Amino acid sequence: MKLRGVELRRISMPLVSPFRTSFGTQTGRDILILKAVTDDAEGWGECVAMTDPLYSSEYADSQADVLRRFLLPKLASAEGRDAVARSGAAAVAGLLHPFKGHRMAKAAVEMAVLDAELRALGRSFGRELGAVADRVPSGVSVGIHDTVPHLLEVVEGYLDAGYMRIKLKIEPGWDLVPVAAVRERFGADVPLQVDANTAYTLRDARHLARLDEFDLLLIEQPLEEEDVLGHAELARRMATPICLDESIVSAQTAAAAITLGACQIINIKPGRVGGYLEARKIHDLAAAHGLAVWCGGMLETGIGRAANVALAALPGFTLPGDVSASDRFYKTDITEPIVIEDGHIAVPTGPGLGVTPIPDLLDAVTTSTEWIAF
Ligand SMILES: CC(=O)N[C@@H](Cc1ccc2ccccc2c1)C(=O)O
Ligand SMILES: [Mg+2]
Repeated sequence: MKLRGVELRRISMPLVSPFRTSFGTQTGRDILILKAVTDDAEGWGECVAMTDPLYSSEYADSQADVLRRFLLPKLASAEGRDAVARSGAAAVAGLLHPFKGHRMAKAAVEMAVLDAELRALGRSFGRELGAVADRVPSGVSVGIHDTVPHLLEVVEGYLDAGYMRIKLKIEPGWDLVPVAAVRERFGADVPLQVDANTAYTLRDARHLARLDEFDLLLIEQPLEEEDVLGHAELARRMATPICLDESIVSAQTAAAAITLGACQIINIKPGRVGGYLEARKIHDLAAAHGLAVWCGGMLETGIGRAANVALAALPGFTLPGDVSASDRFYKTDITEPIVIEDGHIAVPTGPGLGVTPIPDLLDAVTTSTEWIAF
């Protein structure tokens, strides 16, 4: 496969409603979209970095910069062109390994190269990754709200839309009360979990253990990203399974966290771990240890969303993911909208991602484009 160049495009999309988490409130999404142009096909990649480094150290401008100055020139080099010609997307992670971190940028470019390669082969992401289902159950992530009644209204709307699992964002001062209210209103059978996005410390262990009475599926990333030992200690002090998100940045860190007892479940996000191929490795590792995994979300457009749905169809993804329909976050997506039907989302079957940006819709949200020729 001969890479001719990559287009870097920034798009700006308003959210249908403010999305508040323990690290801030988002009202819009500023997204870096990549288009890899090869002799045989074009491939699309989505960088999940936020505008500000509040979820991880990456932020959109930093990922555009590291792509422009380091990652793309490496792929454009004689070594890079030769390796990609020989091995396609499988060569990308190894070529980029010398550059530390910036996994969201690496994930985006590997995804674009993989999409081009698969479109040329007429093979879907699902088939390539090992999907075993043609639809996946969809969960939904619910932000922090200003009042409990408002939260309950929003949760009711998602349950009516058919979502199979509710995830509540929590932070100190907004945890036991909203969880109790949702249980009280919607009953004990609704699959329910919480996500703290690192907002607590081990000093909150006794308080967090009070969540055990609500029979939650899991508590996601209660402590800060690097506090692996803290999560292992917390796991010994509460019954609710610990799920890690921000802490798991590779198969290697997943192996360490599992062995240390820091997590019993993993939220897999391809952008966070450096790509869909690394994501599959983490899936395989977790399965070998008997751990359930599920697919997390980063408010992706239909491009990243389609790829995530394909990943979520792998056998070890036994818990509903934050895959959600396009309209959970966006009034208008840049692709055909991803929709929820009977609580599930269909795995795209077309070549590559199986979805393609609609030019007029993409142009309407584009704030800049830049062509990097190889
Ligand atoms: C669906 C969900 O809860 N995602 C992240 C948090 C998150 C929240 C807000 C975001 C805004 C812009 C980009 C990424 C974002 C990720 C999580 O699981 O921890
Ligand atoms: Mg999370």
